[in-house]
Amino acid sequence: MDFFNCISLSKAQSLIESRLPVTATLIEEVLLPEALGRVVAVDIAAGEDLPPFSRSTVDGYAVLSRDTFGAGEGAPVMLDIIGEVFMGQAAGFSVRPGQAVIMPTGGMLPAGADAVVMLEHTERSDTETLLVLKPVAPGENVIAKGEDIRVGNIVMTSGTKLTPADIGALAACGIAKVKVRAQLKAGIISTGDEVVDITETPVGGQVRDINTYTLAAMLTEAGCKVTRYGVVKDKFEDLLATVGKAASENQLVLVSGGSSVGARDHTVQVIEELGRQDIVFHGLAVKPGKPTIFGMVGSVPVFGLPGHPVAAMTICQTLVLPVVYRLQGRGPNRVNCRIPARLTRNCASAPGRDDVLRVKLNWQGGEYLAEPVLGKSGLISVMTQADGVVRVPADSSGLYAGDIVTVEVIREA
Ligand SMILES: Nc1nc2c(c(=O)[nH]1)N[C@H]1C(S)=C(S)[C@@H](COP(=O)(O)OP(=O)(O)OC[C@H]3O[C@@H](n4cnc5c(N)ncnc54)[C@H](O)[C@@H]3O)O[C@H]1N2
Ligand code: MOO
Repeated sequence: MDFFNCISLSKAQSLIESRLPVTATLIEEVLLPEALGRVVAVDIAAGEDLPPFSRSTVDGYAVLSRDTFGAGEGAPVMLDIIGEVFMGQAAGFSVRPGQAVIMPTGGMLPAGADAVVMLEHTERSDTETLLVLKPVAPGENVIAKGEDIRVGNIVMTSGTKLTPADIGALAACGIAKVKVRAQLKAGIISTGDEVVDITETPVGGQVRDINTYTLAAMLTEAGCKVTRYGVVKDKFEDLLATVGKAASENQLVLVSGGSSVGARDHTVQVIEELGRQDIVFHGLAVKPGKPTIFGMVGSVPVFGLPGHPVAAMTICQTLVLPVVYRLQGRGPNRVNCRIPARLTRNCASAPGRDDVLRVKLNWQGGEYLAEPVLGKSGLISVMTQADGVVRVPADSSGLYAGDIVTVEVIREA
């Protein structure tokens, strides 16, 4: 007998999607230094070419490249030095055939010149005469006007979560304020008579609260504004009050523990009462994560995540983070990085159920080896050892040692 009416992962994903609000979070404007990790709310176009003028990438001499063709150590090309370009100033003259101009790195290329000869490829026969010892091609040692970013082009597309490089590109374009999505507010609740706060010393059958902290860290990393509601004991009225408060204060609520079918697993009843029977599913054909609950309290999605720390993190990554991305106006299928790796041992899997395996990656013999991290779903060390996960779809009966698998990387190197 099975206590759950388990549905497939893909069915769960489409049911969740069908219940989410259509619109993403509100738009707000933040100063550029505060925009790191925030999600761009509208496409941002460049108001000018970058760079706004052609500039030298080396110290040397601005020339007409065709003047230098055929130049060599034994046959230097002689050019007249007609002036010097200074940093941050426009060159007030043009370069004509047979002429050269002293250039600093980053200086504005004078009109007429199309390349810069590096200092070390020149000599001076006197103060006004340059000997070019090596030819330059058109455009050599020059960043052309607009080569970096063209005026009118989209510098940052809506939905981009800003990285340090993105912040640099916006700085270069003079964008001091950015329209971003308001941070998604997420509330996290742990339940269980045995679960105590991390500041307490567990006695008897007690354990410290892990899930509040792993889930809060995952959602914070994904850009949410997280409120921790602590540990609620296995008492229906207390859980009802806390979930009700969290749903009124947030746009997403996670409850860990109490999702199974023990006598005191109240999460389903709480969502039913607060959401007027709005349980969308209870039970997933996924390992780990079978007792997962999803329901709505008004317009707020509420997940009941399994208490085992590995299962809570796995379902957070598989089902909750896509909800976060979607409500932030980003695409749902964001994975840091997927890499091919060779599995080191057989991994059986029951057909009809998606399995999520944790693996450790080792670089060996020019390829990644994916070593399954074995261990029960209640062990947090299983997660700290894992570099990534491998998904075994429901129609597979398992994977064999030597198979090339796709690893979703979950840990930065
Ligand atoms: N008869 C059955 N029993 C169980 C089944 C089943 O199908 N039939 N499913 C198992 C699976 S799979 C999981 S996962 C767990 C999920 O149970 P709950 O979500 O109801 O969670 P609890 O019973 O409250 O706790 C399970 C386990 O996790 C520990 N826990 C809970 N919260 C935390 C926390 N915040 N930090 C650290 N550890 C936590 C808790 O102490 C338990 O050890 O049910 C199986 N049972
Ligand atoms: O969700 Mo449970 O962790 O499969 O044991």
